[in-house]
Amino acid sequence: MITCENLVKIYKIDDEMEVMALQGLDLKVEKGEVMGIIGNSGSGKSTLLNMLGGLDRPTAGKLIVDGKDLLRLSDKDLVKYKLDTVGFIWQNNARNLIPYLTAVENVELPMLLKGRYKRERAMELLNMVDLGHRMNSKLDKLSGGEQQRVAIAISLANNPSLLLADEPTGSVDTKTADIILDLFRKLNRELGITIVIVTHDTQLTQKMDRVVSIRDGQTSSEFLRRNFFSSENDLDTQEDKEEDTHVELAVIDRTGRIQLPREYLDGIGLTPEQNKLEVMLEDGKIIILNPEDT
Ligand SMILES: Nc1ncnc2c1ncn2[C@@H]1O[C@H](COP(=O)(O)OP(=O)(O)OP(=O)(O)O)[C@@H](O)[C@H]1O
Repeated sequence: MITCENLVKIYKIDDEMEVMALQGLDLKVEKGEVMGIIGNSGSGKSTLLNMLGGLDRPTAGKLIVDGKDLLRLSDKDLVKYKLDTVGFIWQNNARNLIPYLTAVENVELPMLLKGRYKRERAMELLNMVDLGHRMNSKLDKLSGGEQQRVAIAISLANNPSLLLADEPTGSVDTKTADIILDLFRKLNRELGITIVIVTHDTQLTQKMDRVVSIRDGQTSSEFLRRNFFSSENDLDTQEDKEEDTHVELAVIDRTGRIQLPREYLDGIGLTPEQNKLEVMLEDGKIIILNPEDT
C-alpha cells in the first residue's frame, strides 16, 4: 500500500536555513495493516504523515501510495488523491466540528453529495463508528471520545483506502483511547482500510501488531508483536512494557547500514567518542564487540 524509499523532505526556512525533516526514510506498509509510528518530538512523524496524505510534496526519494507516485503526480491529480485515497484524523479534529449542530449534521457538512443521499450516507457513516444511536445529539452533548468518532465518520466519507491519524487519542483518557483503537481495528477488518497512526501513547502501541520508530527523519527500529493473538486481557492485568509485548527489530538499509540503540552501545561500554566496533560472524550469528575489550 505504501512504499517509501530514501524519502527526503527539506523545509526551507529562509535563504540561509534549511531543515531536513526526513533524511532518507524507508518504510513499507502492507495493504490492510494497522501500523503505529512513534518517535521523539521533531523526529519527522508529522512530516511523514503530511507526505503520505499529499498535503505537502517530498523533496526527493520515492513515495508510492496505492499505486500512485506522489513525487510525480500533477497538482490536479494530487487534489484528487487527497479526496479519493486518504482520510485524515487529527488530535484536535473534534474542535473543528460545529458544537450546535447534531452529529449527523456535522457529518453531512463536508460532504459533496446532495439532499437525501447525503443524509443516508451520513447515517451510514455514523453507524460504522457505532454512533448511530447518537446521530441526533448536538455535538456539545457528546463526550470527547464520541466527538472523535464523529471526526472518524467524516474521514470515511469518500471511502478512502488509507486512514492517517495524528495523535488521535491525544485528548482522551486511556479507556476512550482503547475504544478508539478498537474502532480503528473494526474499520480495518470490515472495510479492509489501511491505517497509519502516529502516537506518543505507549499503552496504545502495545496493542498494535507493528510499530515503527522514527529517529532523526529515518526509520530506526521496528517493534513486532510477539504473539499476534495474545489475549487483550493479559495486557490489562499485567504492567506490560513495549519490550514485553513486542520484539524490537533494527532497520537495515539497502547498503547494509543499521542504527543501533544508544543504550545497547552504552551496554558494551562504548563511549560516544568511539566510532568503531568489532563485528564477527560466529555460528550463524553476528556478534558486535567493543574493540577495547578484545
Ligand atoms: N513547515 C515547516 N517548516 C519548517 N520546518 C518544519 C516544518 N514542519 C516541520 N518542520 C521541522 O521538521 C522537523 C520534523 O518535524 P515534525 O513536525 O515532522 O516532527 P514530529 O516528530 O511530528 O514532532 P512532534 O511529535 O513534536 O509533533 C522539526 O525539526 C521541525 O521543526
